[in-house]
Amino acid sequence: MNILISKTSEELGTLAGKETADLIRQAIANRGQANIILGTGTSQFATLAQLIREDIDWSRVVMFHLDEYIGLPISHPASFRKYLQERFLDKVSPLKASYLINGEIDPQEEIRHLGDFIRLHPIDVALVGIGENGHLAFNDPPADFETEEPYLIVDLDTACRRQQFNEGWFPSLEDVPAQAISMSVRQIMKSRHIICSVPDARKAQATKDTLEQPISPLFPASILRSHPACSLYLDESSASLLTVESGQKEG
Ligand SMILES: N[C@@H]1[C@@H](O)[C@H](O)[C@@H](COP(=O)(O)O)O[C@@H]1O
Repeated sequence: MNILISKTSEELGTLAGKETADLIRQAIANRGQANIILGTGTSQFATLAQLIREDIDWSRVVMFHLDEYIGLPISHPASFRKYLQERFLDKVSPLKASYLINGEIDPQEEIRHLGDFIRLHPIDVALVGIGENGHLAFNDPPADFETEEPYLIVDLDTACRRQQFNEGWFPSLEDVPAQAISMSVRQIMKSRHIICSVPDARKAQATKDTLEQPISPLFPASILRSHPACSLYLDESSASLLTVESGQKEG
């Protein structure tokens, strides 16, 4: 794992977005196409803002979507489909294909349908974040590290739902959906490269757990340490609780 600590969340996003763009251009140069996974949330604001500024032939890019609430309409401010539509798809030229998760239809049907497509698309680069509770996508602890299914229907724990409420996406905790469709941990780990953006002091404990606790379903993002090509982008706030050793870990 390559750990990069920036001074600010803007700098973090600029660096993460640039590395992502380089990896996308490399995949297009090598194979004529890049398959990517995009995450959402506050953590991806600056990374996506940089990515949409990059010179990329988007007609050669296929996009998959990391996670979405079940039952939330696309018109809701917290909809991750709306987020990716407005912050990414509307800002770049048309992609070869984009597979947004629709949480408004039968979730079993939707995960089967999306699973069939992603199995045909080896992923070049995945953009992910880490939740305050250490989750990866919507795989709250204890996360399923074993299933081979690409997408799962998951229950959201209270810590996860409280984070979404505290971030201002919902008017009350009760309004945060109790279930979501999430890409599985194994599917994320199959990506050739993973770019993990984790800004903010709110993530300091989760960042410390990710790097310093044993790799275990209790700390879902800790599994990123076993990925052969994962870059973890931190800012000084999210890195503030790290021991010197873990903040400098490489490889
Ligand atoms: N489920 C999403 C993830 O895709 C995201 O990476 C993570 C971090 O959240 P945020 O970026 O809003 O802090 O949790 C969100 O709720």
